Amino acid sequence: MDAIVKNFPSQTDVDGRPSQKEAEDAVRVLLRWAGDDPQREGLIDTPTRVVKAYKELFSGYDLAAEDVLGRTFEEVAGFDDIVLVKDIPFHSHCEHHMLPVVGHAHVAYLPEGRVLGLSKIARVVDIFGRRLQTQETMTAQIAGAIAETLRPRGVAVMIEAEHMCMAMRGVLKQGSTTLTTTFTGAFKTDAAEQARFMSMVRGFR
Ligand SMILES: Nc1nc2c(ncn2[C@@H]2O[C@H](COP(=O)(O)OP(=O)(O)OP(=O)(O)O)[C@@H](O)[C@H]2O)c(=O)[nH]1
Ligand SMILES: [Zn+2]
Repeated sequence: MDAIVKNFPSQTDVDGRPSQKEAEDAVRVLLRWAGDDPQREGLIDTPTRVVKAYKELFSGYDLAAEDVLGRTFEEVAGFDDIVLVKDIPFHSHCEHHMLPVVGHAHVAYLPEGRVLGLSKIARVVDIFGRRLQTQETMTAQIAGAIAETLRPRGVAVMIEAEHMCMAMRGVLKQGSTTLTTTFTGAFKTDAAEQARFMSMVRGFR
């Protein structure tokens, strides 16, 4: 439970989450509101499936990035240059419409003695992705979690994503991409390091 409180200062920790039955009832209300009959054969199991899917899609609320980032390695022969994991695919949901956000994250850091297991970087992207988000918040959260736990010389995060709330409804702009970046440490203060990150992300496609 500690892990949740650290990364998710939410009402649910205070008030307790609704039960599975309450969540399924809420889906039945939405089905009726949309104009369908939750009792018809094709929809009878849908509330259970939706709640199960939500459990998976929003599983990031029950995980703490610092638990994942705690495992580091020091034996890297003095390696202290950029480590970049790029094109990490992710799915999230925008906090305004609860519609999917689909994209890729590029995450780099400049080690200071210690390095992370590469898979842990992708795990952190998933932890923050599997919550209701804005792209800006998610970008800053990934950078902040790595900066605080690993204390490297710098962190750079770029996210490129398409927001279904802009594609499937509202302004209806399919295919538009939103880019966000967060830089800390040397990536923020040193234009050359920032440029190197950009060219590594863009350069070898
Ligand atoms: N900055 C930011 N905005 C987002 C993100 N995801 C969705 N939005 C925007 O959130 C805004 C919400 O605007 P509102 O006017 O309150 O809601 P709306 O009437 O549904 O807006 P429209 O999408 O323009 O129809 C919209 O402009 C969305 O495009 C995000 O990750 N970051
Ligand atoms: Zn939205």
